[in-house]
Amino acid sequence: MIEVKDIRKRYRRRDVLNGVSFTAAKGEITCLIGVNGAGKSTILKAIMGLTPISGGSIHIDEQSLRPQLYEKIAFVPDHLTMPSGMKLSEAIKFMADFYDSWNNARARELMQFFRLNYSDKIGSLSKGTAAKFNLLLGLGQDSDYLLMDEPFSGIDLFSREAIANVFTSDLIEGRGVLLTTHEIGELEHLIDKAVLLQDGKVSRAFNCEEMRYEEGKSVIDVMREVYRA
Ligand SMILES: Nc1ncnc2c1ncn2[C@@H]1O[C@H](COP(=O)(O)OP(=O)(O)OP(=O)(O)O)[C@@H](O)[C@H]1O
Repeated sequence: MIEVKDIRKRYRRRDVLNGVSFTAAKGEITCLIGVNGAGKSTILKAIMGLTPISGGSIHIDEQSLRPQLYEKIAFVPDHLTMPSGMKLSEAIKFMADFYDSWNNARARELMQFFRLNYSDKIGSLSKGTAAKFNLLLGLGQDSDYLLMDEPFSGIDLFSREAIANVFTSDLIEGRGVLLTTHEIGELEHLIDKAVLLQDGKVSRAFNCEEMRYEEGKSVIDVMREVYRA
């Protein structure tokens, strides 16, 4: 389980996170929801140790963050970070060389699943195709947890559907997924737990199915209550 407890983050005298606490369990898809600038990416970066936090703690499977733990977590940032002149085949080779946890068979499966071409260059990919390849670079790692920053941002309906299919496939099964979004869209029926951020804090965190059965509300209904209040 990823346990984020009371984390705080200050950027240039501005408090962005004011004591954020939530958990993301293995085998579940947890979605961090918040308007632009709410601090979603900052939380993912803090979990990945890419930005220091000003207070609070983060534990993965009850252990505090340290470099070895990152073999357990794959991070899919909101854009592809590979050089534009690299071919997809070269980027895959780079990942295989760099990560002990790289799973070539799964990468091949995903290349087919997303209908990607090994000989294409990173710089020539459309936004949606780049998003699929970015996801492949995360899913290609045999990690227990997968963190994804806005995997659907700016992507057309068909590419979004292809990416959404990954969430219901055995490519995800058993892993803990933590993703961010500012619009829930077709993610609504895929996620297990929603964590709504507001004013640097968690305003609501709930199991989506329980919310539907017990209060008859969808994630969007709760978002309306929180963000329109
Ligand atoms: N390196 C930085 N230096 C200064 N301020 C920053 C830095 N990174 C982020 N911020 C600020 O922190 C706040 C939270 O940013 P963050 O990117 O975490 O939000 P977000 O919820 O992911 O937003 P979006 O939905 O637009 O991606 C924003 O106001 C942003 O301007």
